[in-house]
This record gives sequence, C-alpha cells and structure tokens, in this order.
Amino acid sequence: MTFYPYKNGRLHIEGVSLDELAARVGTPFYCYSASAMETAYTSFVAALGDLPATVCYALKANSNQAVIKTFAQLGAGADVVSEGELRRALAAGVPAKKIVFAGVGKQPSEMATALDAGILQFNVESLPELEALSRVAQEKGSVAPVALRINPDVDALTHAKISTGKAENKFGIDIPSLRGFLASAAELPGVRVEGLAVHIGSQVTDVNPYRTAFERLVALFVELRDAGWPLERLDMGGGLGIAYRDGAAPDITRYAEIVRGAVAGVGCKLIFEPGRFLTGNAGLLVTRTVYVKHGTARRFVIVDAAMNDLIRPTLYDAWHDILPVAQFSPDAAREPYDIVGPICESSDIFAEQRSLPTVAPDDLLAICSSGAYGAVMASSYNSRPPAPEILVRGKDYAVIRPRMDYDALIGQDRLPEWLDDSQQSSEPRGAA
Ligand SMILES: Cc1ncc(COP(=O)(O)O)c(C=O)c1O
Ligand SMILES: N[C@@H](CCCC[NH3+])C(=O)O
Repeated sequence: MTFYPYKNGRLHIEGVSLDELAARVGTPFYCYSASAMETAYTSFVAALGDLPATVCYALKANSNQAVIKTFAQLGAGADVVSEGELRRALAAGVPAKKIVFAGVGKQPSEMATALDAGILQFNVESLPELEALSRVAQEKGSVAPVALRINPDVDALTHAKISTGKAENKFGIDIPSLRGFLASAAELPGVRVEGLAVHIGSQVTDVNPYRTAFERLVALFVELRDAGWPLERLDMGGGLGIAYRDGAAPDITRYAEIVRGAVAGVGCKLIFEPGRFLTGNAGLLVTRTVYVKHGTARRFVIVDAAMNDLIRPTLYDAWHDILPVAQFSPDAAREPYDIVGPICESSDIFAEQRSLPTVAPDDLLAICSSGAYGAVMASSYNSRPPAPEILVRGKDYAVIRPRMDYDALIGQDRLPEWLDDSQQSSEPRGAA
C-alpha cells in the first residue's frame, strides 16, 4: 500500500494533493500520513504477537502533540529523554504508568517532575545518576522504580554518530561494572531496581546485533534475578531502522523472532522504544524550487527548504529519496542535480548528483522519509522560521504546527536596558 500515490499527475499524501497543502501553508512544509503511522504501529505490535509488551513510542523521533496522540490512542506509551518530552507525553494523554525516562543526564528537577507524575521507570545509566535519583525520591518520601541500562559492547552496524551500544559510547553501564553497581544500589533507600534495559543505536538495519545484545541482557537478567534481585521488566530499547532507499528495510518478523528467542522461558514483562520505525516513512518535507543554477562543475537545484529544516543529510550524509510532485514517466530524460538549500554553508545540501527528471523553477519536490528526526531537529539558523507541519488522514488534513511568523521569531529576543531605545531616559548616563 502506498501512502504517497500520484493521482491526476500529481503526488498526493493519502487523499490530499501536495499542491493543495502548498497552497494552504506555503513551502517548505512537513506533512505526515496518519495511516502510515498507524500501519507501522500495528505491524510492530502484530510482529510481537503474544509477547507481554508495552510499546513506548520514542518521542525524540517526532514529538508533535498530534503525532504522540495518534500513538497514544492506539495504546502506546512513551519513551522520553527530558522534562520537555515528559510534559509533551502527558499533555498528549499518555498514561504516566506507560512512560519510561531515558538519557544519561537527567537533572534532579526533571527527576522530581517524573516522580510526581508517577512514571513506570527511570532508565538509569550511571552511579551518580542513581544516587541523585535516590536523593530526590527520598526527599519526597518515595521510592523510584529503576531499570539499569547496560552497555552490551555490541556494534549496531549503523552510522557511528547514532551508535550507542559500544563500550566507547557514553551510554549505559558496562557489564563488568554491573554487579558492583548493584551492591551500591542496594544501599540507596530511594531507588528500587526492577529491570534492565539496553539500546544499541538507531537506524539498525541488520538485526543480528540485536541477537547478541539481547542475549547478553537476558543472561544478566536471569543471573541477577536468580541471585535474589526482584527484577520484573526488560526494556529492549528501540533503533529498528527503515528503508531510506530500496532494499534496506530490516525485517520486523526476524526482529521479533530474535526477541522471542532471547526471552524464551524468562517470564518477564517487555518494553520496546521504537521511534523512527513508527514515523520515519510517514513523513515528507515538501519544498519548492527557487532557481536552477548551471555551474561549470554541477547543476544546482536551489530549493526553499534547508538544513535548518532537515539536518540529516548534513549531519550523517543521510540519503533521502526525492520525488518530483509532477508525475513523470519512467523513461523521462534525467539529469544529475545537487539539491541544495539557501543557507550560507556548503553543507546545506539534501542530495548530491541526484538523477532526476528535468527540474524547473517553481517545481515542487518531496523529500521522503522525513517523518523522524526531521521537524524535531529543526532550528531557525539564518533566521529562517522552521517549516510548519501538517497531519493528513484520508482526505482530511490539519495544520498541526503553523509556521512561526517573523515577529514571533524576532520577538524571542530581549534587549538589555542599555540598548533598548524605548526604556532609555533622555538624561545621559552618569548625569548628576
Ligand atoms: C534510549 C533510546 N530509546 C529509543 C530510541 C529510539 O530510537 P529509534 O528512533 O532509532 O527507534 C533512542 C534513539 O536512538 C534511544 O536513545
Ligand atoms: N538523529 C538521528 C537519530 C538519533 C537517535 C537518538 N537516539 C537521526 O536522524 O538519524
């Protein structure tokens, strides 16, 4: 099933033409297919079958309220990494008892907010963090539920910048340190270790590293539980990748088989934290061609979206398919183009030497697979208001984040008194 059909010669998202959306909000804009998200979620849940699992959507992939609520209504919990994400999850109606709080740098104030909310668990990654959590909980007269995130020292075979399970990464507790760690945890009155967690990285397309990581996780779980620790839950993390281009999609069924094999006979509750898998291929960034520039070495398509809107190609040399909104014949003549934004950096580039049917000024292009780590990583660099977001469902659509206007953008700044003309007295400074 495609969520992005060409109809009447123009690209649509579900039943809505991208031209109509462009006319409504201008370009560039993000649009998401609610059906694509729902389908990804239900296929993830279906693959897990009868495993006793809670799927905690990783908000960092796309934390728009409408997106979170779409998953919450399907029964999802949330994986959050900051107080901001925690508040977003609660605001979208995710029950606190389905929220896990991950991340290496939780601050006491964030811990306090999460404790007050009554979340399911804190995924703790270091002894100082555990001590801080214990102090915060003790002050409140409560006990914080904890899962210890281990670092399994497994190569997730993904981009180095999004790999999290190797010993040299900042994440998790090294397995050899875990027993000593638990001895310290036993002395802390404000925490109760109820589970173990792992997360080896993002955009994982070869599922084999999961097997190694899960086997190490489960072996520890069983050993510690046998030693008397009252462990109840295993958090298997997220990271399952998507196809950014043909053929690179991981097999969700094989992933689930690996999980099933690893936890067979263990008898504990499971948590999963998928992000990109649920939203990545549900989104497009739609942009308009401003100019086509013929250089001596390259032909540049200069579009009105930029690295401030979607930074993945700049940051990770990531590939995103680019589709012309005007339907084209498979035999159409093609040319190699560099698709670039207007920002004053040579790294402001979406695709290099991309073979596309002839592109002309004003043409709309859709940058695919932009539903995860797109809008959430946007900035206003070069004083560009970040692109608005639209959620589409069938023939309906709604603007779920409007474009920020320039007054709001500039209005974020404050002038110090000595620069503020409206506050300066007519008396010269220091006058008697
Ligand atoms: C702890 C944790 N859980 C879940 C995720 C979600 O990852 P992904 O979007 O790759 O599924 C991440 C990010 O990689 C993460 O750091
Ligand atoms: N920002 C990364 C994913 C990071 C995942 C964070 N745990 C990306 O765009 O691929």
